[in-house]
This record gives sequence, structure tokens and C-alpha cells, in this order.
Amino acid sequence: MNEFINFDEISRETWQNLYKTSIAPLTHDELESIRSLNDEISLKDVQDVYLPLVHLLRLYKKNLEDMSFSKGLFLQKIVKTPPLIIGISGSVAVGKSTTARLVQLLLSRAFPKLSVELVTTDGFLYTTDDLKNRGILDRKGFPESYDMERLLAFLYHVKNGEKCEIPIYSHETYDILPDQVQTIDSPDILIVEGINVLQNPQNQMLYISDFYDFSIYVDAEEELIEKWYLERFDSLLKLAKYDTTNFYHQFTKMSTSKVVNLAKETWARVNRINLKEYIEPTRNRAEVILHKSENHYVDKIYLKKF
Ligand SMILES: Nc1ncnc2c1ncn2[C@@H]1O[C@H](COP(=O)(O)OP(=O)(O)OP(=O)(O)O)[C@@H](O)[C@H]1O
Ligand SMILES: CC(C)(CO)[C@@H](O)C(=O)NCCC(=O)O
Repeated sequence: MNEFINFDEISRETWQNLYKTSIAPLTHDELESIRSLNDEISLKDVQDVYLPLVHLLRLYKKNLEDMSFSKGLFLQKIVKTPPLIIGISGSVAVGKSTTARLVQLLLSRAFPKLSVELVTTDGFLYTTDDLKNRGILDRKGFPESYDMERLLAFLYHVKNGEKCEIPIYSHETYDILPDQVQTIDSPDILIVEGINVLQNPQNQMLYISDFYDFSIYVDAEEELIEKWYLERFDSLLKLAKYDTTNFYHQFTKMSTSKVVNLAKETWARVNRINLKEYIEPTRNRAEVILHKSENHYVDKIYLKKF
């Protein structure tokens, strides 16, 4: 069966015209803040792809509010609208965090009075020491390397309007930062980004999928993702050159060909296998699939039919 049987495939040309009339163009300051996010982002993509996406998110938000209101009428009590939780998934290095930060910025603009928070599931990875003790240091990113119970509990507390503290992962130290936390204090919208967002742990009482009101899978051909992974590896190395505390510093002393081989091997042995075995199989759980081609250009969008 076609994997996308349950989706409408929408060309970029069709998508960009869907809600054009109702969206105000971005101001100079807004464009500048997007550029400072990542100066490679195509502003045309923002206008053509991400603004209609944010418009669609408005509909899901309205739906959540209407449902809470109707539930309140039924129960004859005030039911507070829970925060809207958006999941963003896809391969390592496909551009999830860049997409997530962009969506955060555009949602903050669409809803200036609301708080829009962003977390990454990387914070729920076990520490390097824990991974070593479990004998799974070479399985970082695979399902067993995350404390999924803790992620599930976190989503439950956020939906319940409670203040939470979660760990922070650093790509620079390649580990959870000791003694640092990110505080999430009852946001109106929470974006959760990570390779495992659409994976399905369940404890005895809770299903993780119940907590997401909307989800996005960022997709691209494997060869392109590998290329972006190798480029990002190179950027991390440049950042690490003079910083002895950085995990990547050790590789800055190696010859270029050795480093390229190491990065290629890590892609092939770890991230590619994870993509094929555990990440890509969750793709059709998303509400929207953003398909990217060369230079992160979004060429197709898939929207779930029902
Ligand atoms: N829209 C975009 N335009 C241009 N470059 C991009 C875009 N999105 C991502 N990139 C680049 O692609 C690389 C990977 O992006 P990013 O760090 O967002 O990926 P990720 O999926 O969050 O990765 P990870 O899971 O490892 O954290 C980075 O070098 C980033 O600068
Ligand atoms: C932290 C994750 C798992 C996800 O962001 C990834 O970036 C990672 O570190 N993977 C392990 C293999 C590698 O070093 O690329």
C-alpha cells in the first residue's frame, strides 16, 4: 500500500496560494530576526511555506479552544484550554531545530500575547555516564537511549498547566549539562522537537500521542541528509577549534580526510540506521510532512486527510 495513502500531496505552488490573502507580509525586523536565526534560510520559503503552515496551526489552536469550551458547557464548569503541543520530527540533521525555531518565531508573531516555548527531546537523553553504564554509548539517539517515561511525564505536566524543569543537552559537550535546567512555566503553545517525537512509548496509563495536537515530519532524501550532517559536523568542528572543553576539539587535530571518514562512518553506523529503523517508520503518523530538496528548499507538502 502507498505509504502516503492517507495524505493529500500538495505542490509548493498550490500550498503557497492557499492562504496568501489573509497573511500580512513580514516586517523588516521580523525578517532580520529570521536571518539571525540562520542566515541560510530562504525568506521565500518563509513566505511561501511557513506562513501558510502557521495559518493552518491557527485552525488547530481554534479547534482546541472550541473543544475546551464545549466540554465546559457539557460538564457545566469552566474548562481551561490546555496548551497546544506541536511535535516536530525527522532525521538527525534534517533541520528539525531550525524549523522549530522558525515556527516558534512565526507563532509568537501570530499570537503576540501568548507564550510559545520550545524544547528538544535531546534533553531526555541519558547522560554519557548512564549510557556507558547501560552499555549503549554507541546507541545514542536510538529509542533505548532516551528516558521516555520522563518525557511522557513532562508532557503530561505541561498539558496540566504545571511548571516543569527539564535537563539540557549540549552538542558542544556531547552530554547533558550538569546543574542546568530549562524551566517551562505553563506556556500557551509548546513546540517539542526531536527524532523520537512520533515514537510510541506508553506507560500503564498514558499514551504519548495523546499529548500532541499537531505534528510535523521534516523529510528529505537520505543522500541530502547525509550531506547536511557532514556540513554540520564541519561547522561544529570549526566552533571547537580553540575550545578545549568542546567534545569536537579532539577531532580538530586530525587530518581532514580522517575527520571526513569519521563523520561518514558515524552517519552510516549510527544515524542512518536509526533513520531507517526507527525514525522514518514514524513519518506517516505526522499531520504534515514537509519534503525538502537541495538547499533545504521545500518542494512538496503532505497534509493528512483524516
Ligand atoms: N531551512 C534551512 N535553510 C538552510 N539551512 C538549514 C535549514 N534548516 C537546517 N539547515 C542547516 O542544516 C543543518 C542541520 O540543521 P538542524 O541543526 O536544524 O538539524 P536537526 O534536525 O535539528 O539536527 P539534530 O537532530 O542533530 O539536532 C544545520 O547545519 C543547519 O544550519
Ligand atoms: C543528539 C542526537 C541523538 C540527536 O540530536 C544526535 O545529534 C547524535 O548525537 N547522534 C549520535 C551520533 C552522532 O554523533 O552523530
